[in-house]
Amino acid sequence: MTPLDIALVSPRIGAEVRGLDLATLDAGGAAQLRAALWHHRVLFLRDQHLDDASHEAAACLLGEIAPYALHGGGDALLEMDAAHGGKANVWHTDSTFEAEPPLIAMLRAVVVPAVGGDTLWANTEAAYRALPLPLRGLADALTATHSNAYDFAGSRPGVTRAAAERYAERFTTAQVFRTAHSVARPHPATGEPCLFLGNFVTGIEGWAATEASAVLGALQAYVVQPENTVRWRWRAGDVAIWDNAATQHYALDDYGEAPRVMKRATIRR
Ligand SMILES: O=C(O)CCC(=O)C(=O)O
Ligand SMILES: [Fe+2]
Repeated sequence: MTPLDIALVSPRIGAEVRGLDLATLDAGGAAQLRAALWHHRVLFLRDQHLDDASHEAAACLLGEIAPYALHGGGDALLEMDAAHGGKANVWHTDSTFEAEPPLIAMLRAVVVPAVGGDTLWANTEAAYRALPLPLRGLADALTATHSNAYDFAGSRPGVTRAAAERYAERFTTAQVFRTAHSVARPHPATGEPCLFLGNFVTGIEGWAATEASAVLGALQAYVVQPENTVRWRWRAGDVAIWDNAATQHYALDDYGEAPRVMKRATIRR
């Protein structure tokens, strides 16, 4: 099998895979992508122009599809439409409120603004390794609580109440999850400890809210250090595949009312 043609996008996280057509992906190619993912944490593929069927088929080859938990287990693909509150401009790991959060996500750009609307990813495994030893010991000892009762839209400035309510309804009414995960969580595929935090964290087990928020903020600062991130300038048709166990991401909201539509498949394991 020919090796993947991979070019780093930034030194610590992110690589572009060239010359691969996801519409004709096979099991061997999917295994190569998974292996590359545990190294680079997010892979970018230009000009794929998948439709829903080919997106879902490629995701199925990467692993076991996880229908979005908050949609009652229906659709394999989640649409994120900026016009309907689908703006994820907070640092988060997807669905950490689930007992087994998805391991991989595969996002395709359907409509993107002419300028703006980039997405950032941060390497939470590198962030763990960068912690000074005393902080690492603290992370090793802590368990964080996660819940979807906290919604994206409601927490952002400049979002109309109606848009926030629409989004909150979609996001929280299906079921409220409350889950606890180790702050230093072993990666399900590689075993490496990763800082497992993000916007769905509601606190630290056994700690008061104010103390928890100070410590969580100190740990999160290592995650989002600029050197620890990569930024992708989308073109319609691009696909990003990320290791959801070892990354956080943030979709920039800097494009006003311009349309932006993304679709995501999530893979449980
Ligand atoms: O819109 C984006 O770029 C990312 C949205 C997001 O958070 C996701 O698809 O999980
Ligand atoms: Fe996300």
